[in-house]
Amino acid sequence: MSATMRTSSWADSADNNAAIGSGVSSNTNASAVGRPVKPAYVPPHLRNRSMASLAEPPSLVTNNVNERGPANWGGSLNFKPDLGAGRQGYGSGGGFNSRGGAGAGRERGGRREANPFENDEVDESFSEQENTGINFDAYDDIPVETSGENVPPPVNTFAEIDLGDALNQNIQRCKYVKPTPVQRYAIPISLSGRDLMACAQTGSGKTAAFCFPIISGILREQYAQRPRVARTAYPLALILSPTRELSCQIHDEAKKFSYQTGVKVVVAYGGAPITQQLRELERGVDILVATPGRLVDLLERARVSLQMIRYLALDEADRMLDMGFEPQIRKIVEQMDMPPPGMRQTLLFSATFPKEIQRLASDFLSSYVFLAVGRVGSSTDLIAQRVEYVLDSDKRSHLMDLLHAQRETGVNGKQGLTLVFVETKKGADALEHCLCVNGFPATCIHGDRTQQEREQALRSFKTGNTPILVATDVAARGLDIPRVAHVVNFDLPNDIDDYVHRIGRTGRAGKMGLATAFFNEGNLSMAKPLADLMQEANQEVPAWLTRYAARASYGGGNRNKRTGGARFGGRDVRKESSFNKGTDYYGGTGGGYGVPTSYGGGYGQGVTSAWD
Ligand SMILES: Nc1ncnc2c1ncn2[C@@H]1O[C@H](COP(=O)(O)OP(=O)(O)OP(=O)(O)O)[C@@H](O)[C@H]1O
Repeated sequence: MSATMRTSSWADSADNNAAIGSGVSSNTNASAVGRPVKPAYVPPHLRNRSMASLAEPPSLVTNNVNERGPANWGGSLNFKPDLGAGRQGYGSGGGFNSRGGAGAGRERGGRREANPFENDEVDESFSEQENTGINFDAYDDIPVETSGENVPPPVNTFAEIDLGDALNQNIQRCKYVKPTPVQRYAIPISLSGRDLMACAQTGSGKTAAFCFPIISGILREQYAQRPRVARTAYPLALILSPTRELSCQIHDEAKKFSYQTGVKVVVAYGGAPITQQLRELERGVDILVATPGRLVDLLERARVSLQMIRYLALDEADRMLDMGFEPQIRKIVEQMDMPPPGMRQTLLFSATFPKEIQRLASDFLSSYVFLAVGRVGSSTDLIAQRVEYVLDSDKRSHLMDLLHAQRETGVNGKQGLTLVFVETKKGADALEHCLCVNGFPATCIHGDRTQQEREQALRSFKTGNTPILVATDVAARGLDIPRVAHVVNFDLPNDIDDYVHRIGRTGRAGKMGLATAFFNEGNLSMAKPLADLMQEANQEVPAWLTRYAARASYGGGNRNKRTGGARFGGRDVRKESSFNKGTDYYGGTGGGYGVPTSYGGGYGQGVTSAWD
């Protein structure tokens, strides 16, 4: 019996409230002017009139930063290294530890724990899009595949999982009514102690999917007294992410989920003063959220030890294991004092997982479950994708035409936020400047800006003070900004996975979004993967793009080449006969990519597949 699960898509039936029409034709020559000097941009309806009426960009405002209180760890007891097969089933171990003795809401020294829900922004004009507005009834239709030994079954509600009262209360405070598809599967798998490699579409709730089991596990388990070495912190869980902003976001989320549980979450990332982070670590830490560079620094200074790590989560795991980060990750995971696979639980999450990265990742895992929710590496159907042929020389005026049209279609005088991706840091600065002088309030984020500038830019964007953010790929992954209604790929990336993550900044948590890409001859290598991806997501592919796709060279070794090219962007690499020195992990059941195969057996058998 195949364990294929198919019901109606949460994407399909999500409300259509945020769909935006640019109302701009793809006429690439509109307002094109010769270099080197371009006249100031004039929106279509004001052309031939004075510029005096164009809006000034509003000034930036600074936001309050949440005060972070001291630690509340009064941890004790025995460390259980027997993860995996020998580990007790969840729910049978009984009871949650009460932690620290400081009492809910209090931290050591009697200080009240800051309420992380206090500053939750409620924007009336967008309230219908908030968490409660998500149509969860359609969730069941999403294709899901699990593979590995004895995969625990999914749940349908949070009530079916014993996460503990305190965590359940925080789930309610977050207004999460039902688990998202990735949470339905990933949480029971993680709670059973299994290692996990999970792929699920952007904006589908992966953060909670790895945070809930970690927090719940820390609350439930009894741990050995952590070593008392002056000025060295011994976290129980480590969550690594590739960017500073994403680490901060995960930290903020984890603080909400662990509010009044006594579980202490600390963040460490580069570009910010290390002294404050050291002070926080000295006050105690259960869950450390970090970027790799800053963590290596802390490890080398012996201010953090990984000896007690029980849970390791890599968010954006494929990015963390690609060429840029792999050496640092190997150092952290394999060359310091972290317990090896099998002695810790390892959770890898991303929306994309290229085969070669899956192979690397298997070094960090022990008898893991592979979980694919939705089409792996695909974009979600919630995002309306458009591609327009725009010459480089026309890109600025074309972008401003789009932005202008968007202004006209704002809801209650408010428009959604627009995120514009460019290739280079210089390009980001230049485009931001150009937009500002032309009356479009914009800010920018890239690696050459100071951390303070980056954080201020993000705040200003989130609050809508500057509703346009020009960004390099530093903002491509993970950032969850609810009101992003439009992502523009001003410069297309060279890798289709990067495109998937970039456009995934809109169309999140069941909301609709729009993504527009500017394509020209410089993007030939993207023609085929882009056309394939759009087709897969039921988007209209322009005839001219199909022609480019047919022409484009699409040779071997190209990361953009998606094996099989059919419905799913990738699957458990262990199913490939080349894995494990030519041994077919699943006994040669065949069924290549894109060919749905029933692997036989429901839960509890060697392989479960929820495909159809
Ligand atoms: N069960 C739930 N019910 C309602 N909203 C949820 C639920 N789980 C998560 N969310 C919300 O969905 C949004 C997206 O979640 P999250 O940032 O974890 O997505 P993600 O899958 O990690 O995306 P990405 O791949 O871009 O990193 C967040 O605003 C989060 O608060």
